Amino acid sequence: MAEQCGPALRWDELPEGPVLVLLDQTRLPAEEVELVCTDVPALVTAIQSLAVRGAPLLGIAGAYGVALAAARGFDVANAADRLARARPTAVNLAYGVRRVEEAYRKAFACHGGDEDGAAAAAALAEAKALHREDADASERLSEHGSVLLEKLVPGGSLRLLTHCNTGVLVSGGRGTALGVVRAVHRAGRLRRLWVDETRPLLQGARLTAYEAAREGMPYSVLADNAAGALFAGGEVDAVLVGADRIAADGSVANKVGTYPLAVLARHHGVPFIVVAPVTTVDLTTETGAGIEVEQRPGQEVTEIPVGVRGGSVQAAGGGVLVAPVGAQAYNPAFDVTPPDLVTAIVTDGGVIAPVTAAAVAELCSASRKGTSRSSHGMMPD
Ligand SMILES: CSC[C@@H](O)[C@@H](O)C(=O)COP(=O)(O)O
Repeated sequence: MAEQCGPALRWDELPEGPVLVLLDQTRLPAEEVELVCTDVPALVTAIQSLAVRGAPLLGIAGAYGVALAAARGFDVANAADRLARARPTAVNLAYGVRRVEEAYRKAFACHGGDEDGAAAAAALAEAKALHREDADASERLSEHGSVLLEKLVPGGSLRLLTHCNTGVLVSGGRGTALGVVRAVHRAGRLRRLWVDETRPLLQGARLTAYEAAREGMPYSVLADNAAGALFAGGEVDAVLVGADRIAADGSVANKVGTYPLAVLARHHGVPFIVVAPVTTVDLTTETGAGIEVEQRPGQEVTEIPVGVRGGSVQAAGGGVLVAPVGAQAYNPAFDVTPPDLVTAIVTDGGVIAPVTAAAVAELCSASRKGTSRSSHGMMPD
């Protein structure tokens, strides 16, 4: 069983009541500062400001948020609705929230209320279970992903390109795409990790580089628009990214800037691999067109988000203006990559390749029955 608590978030029982403690990701890499949430509005603000972020971690945070509301005697249904709506694209957020809300409701009905705190305890137990499951899932992602890479790019050391941040900062365990990179590195096969800076909020430059440095990986940060030159120079062996929502047809919503990488990878004949737990697959959304893409404040684009502390991110409106006053901006947080550009989707239940609606459905159904790793062309043995 993987270690339950990564550095990104923990539940704490203080004398004055339970709290959810977050590592404030807006302050990294300049400072490691903890943010203590005692109520749901504080957690919603942390989610929307990206103090806590990344699909799996949003699910865990949402789950604990419902448990926090229950433990502190707030209106659980209202808290769950506010949390589930805090960010629309990452499906894990609503998944974690609704799962714990359901556990609370069942226990509440069973005990005829929550006088004895049994429903709140059930909510917390469910949140902890989800946290553990994510850690375990991330172990399997790392295993399946590194075996797949060995098949796709056999022998020698690898130059891997990644976008956004998908490591221990977004997970109960090792993370998704960056967890695979870490496994490759620990196996002595990582020649270089190319880290897209990931404008506008610099999750790559600030967070992935922070994790890569701590792991002793050979890495270089690049401006997002330098990726084309890297591919043209033959410097990329594979692209590894995470996902915020995968539709039933295999379309992948991930941090904006992912889709252009998939196009580049296809043009240059480089594998484009998505790494995500099965919980990120949303079979109720049929195609990529049905995925709601979060639109964020324009100031995140018209301002350089590097604050006076250096390396940290200010809330929108707190950075250095780099466009004319009043400039309009286009700032989608995510884009959607169509399935035909994705070489493989690595999940904790096995690998989907080629990516088709039938293969996605088959893997999800096998995962639910606990019989995955059975049928696709590139499944690890
Ligand atoms: C395992 S993380 C996968 C995605 O959540 C990640 O790539 C991403 O897009 C995160 O976006 P963010 O806006 O920083 O929450």
